[in-house]
Amino acid sequence: MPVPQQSVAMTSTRSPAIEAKGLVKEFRGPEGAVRAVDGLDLVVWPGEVVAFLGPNGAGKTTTLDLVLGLAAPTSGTVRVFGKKPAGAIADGQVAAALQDGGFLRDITVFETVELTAALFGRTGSVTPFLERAGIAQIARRKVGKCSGGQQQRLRFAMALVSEPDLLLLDEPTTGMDVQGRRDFWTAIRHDAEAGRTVVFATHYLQEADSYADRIVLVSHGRVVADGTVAEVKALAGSSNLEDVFLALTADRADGTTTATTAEGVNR
Ligand SMILES: Nc1ncnc2c1ncn2[C@@H]1O[C@H](COP(=O)(O)OP(=O)(O)OP(=O)(O)O)[C@@H](O)[C@H]1O
Repeated sequence: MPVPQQSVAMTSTRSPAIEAKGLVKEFRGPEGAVRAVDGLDLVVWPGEVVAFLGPNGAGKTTTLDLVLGLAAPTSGTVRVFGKKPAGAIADGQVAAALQDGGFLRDITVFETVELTAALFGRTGSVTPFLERAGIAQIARRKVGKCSGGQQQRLRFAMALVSEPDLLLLDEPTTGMDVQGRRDFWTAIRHDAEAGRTVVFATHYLQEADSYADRIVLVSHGRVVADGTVAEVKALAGSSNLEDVFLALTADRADGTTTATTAEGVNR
């Protein structure tokens, strides 16, 4: 679910959109402590479109949760436009479309987006947001009757409604068909050109290759490569992002990953 907020205008700021320093998040469970995020450093500047990549369990979702203030760090700090996450959210600068965002299944697509707009204090028609997300034609359909890809588009529309400065997207195109993905990325690039910052976690490397200004590759809760697509490819000496991904996230016998010492591209 997008994070409730008040402001609808994009604001400009000199602060980084995201600044994480030494971010650590540990979970305690029956198998002992799990260090999901392990000293992560990251700076994202306004207007960047950043792909957040990494194997299953690398810590991508946990990091996004920390940026949104949905979880508190065990140690380290995270600032969003120079503020604590809760402050940036209260100021209406952040929205998110998360994997596990719940829906009210018995109301329509249109009502869902209208309800979201009302939560954000927005007035006016929500139809443009439905159109941008490619779901205007199913506006009267009950959410519970929507396919997985249609629900993904609905999550996107709900995040767009608040006109955030920073949009965080966790695997946003999972389940979308080819046209849906293309529409989605057209909308994202359009927003980025208008100054919006977008950070998206994905397993679709082709999308990172085609649409991201920058790739941040994480493994075991740490950034193992950070740079433009070309820089990250050069680091692993391959033009194939899948090969690069596998090379940079391969586990070594000492439990680290291949690129942890590759300072050349790590920012
Ligand atoms: N609430 C929790 N309690 C215990 N462990 C957790 C919790 N949330 C996440 N983890 C663990 O933290 C690690 C990182 O999980 P996270 O969901 O951030 O990874 P991810 O990179 O988003 O993975 P995926 O690509 O599979 O979505 C995993 O080992 C996961 O099992």
